[in-house]
Amino acid sequence: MKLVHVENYDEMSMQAARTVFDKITSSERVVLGLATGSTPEKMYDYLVDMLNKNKVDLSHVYTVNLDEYVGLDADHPQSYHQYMNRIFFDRVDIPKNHTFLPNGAAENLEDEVAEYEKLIEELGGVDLQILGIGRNGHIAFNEPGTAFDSETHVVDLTETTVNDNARFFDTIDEVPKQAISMGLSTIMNAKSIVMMASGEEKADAITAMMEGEVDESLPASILQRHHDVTVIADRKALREG
Ligand SMILES: O=P(O)(O)OC[C@H]1O[C@](O)(CO)[C@@H](O)[C@@H]1O
Repeated sequence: MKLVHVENYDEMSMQAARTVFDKITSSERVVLGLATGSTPEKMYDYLVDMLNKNKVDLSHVYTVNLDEYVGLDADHPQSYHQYMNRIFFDRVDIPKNHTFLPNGAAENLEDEVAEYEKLIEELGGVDLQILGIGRNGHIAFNEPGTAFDSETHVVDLTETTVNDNARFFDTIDEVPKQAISMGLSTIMNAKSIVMMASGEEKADAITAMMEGEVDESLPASILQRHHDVTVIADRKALREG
């Protein structure tokens, strides 16, 4: 794993945006794997600015998101569909039919996860995957104990994750208890991966991911087996004071 040390959240966001921008502008066709959560918010702001200022044509860009809550339809304000529209898709000119997220409101979830996995394959796989990390070492919604060979699947969220996500909902009862998530093998199939981490609450997970054993109890540790992972982490996430 390549580690890029940055000062703070702002610098992490700028560096990650620059990496995505470079990938978009140097490719004839590109499939981006996109993440939600608090971590990438400012990265999207920088990326939107860079793309718009440089009037970059985005007709060659395709996106697939990591996950979506089960039970929220695409226009629910807390759905990841809406997050992505608000933070990224509505602000740039990626063709709407090039952007994909799992359908958390699908009637048949088993069909939905299989179709999502197939869609990624049909797009030719992810060229650059953006990731954040949960305090318990989860990536996407792959909680501790998820099989390393998992494909896109339905996940029961842990109490930690439900509590972490409660800040986005009015009451804890409204927080979905399940999600559809790309699996760990789906993520590992990406050609390159950029992981972002900011803040001391991520420090234990980042240390274990980079230095600990590769074990299903810490899903992100699988990234040690990927040949092209860049971790962009700030001083607090690296416990550098
Ligand atoms: O970036 P945050 O909000 O700290 O979340 C960390 C991780 O948790 C998730 O939001 C899922 O709970 C991931 O998508 C994200 O990478």
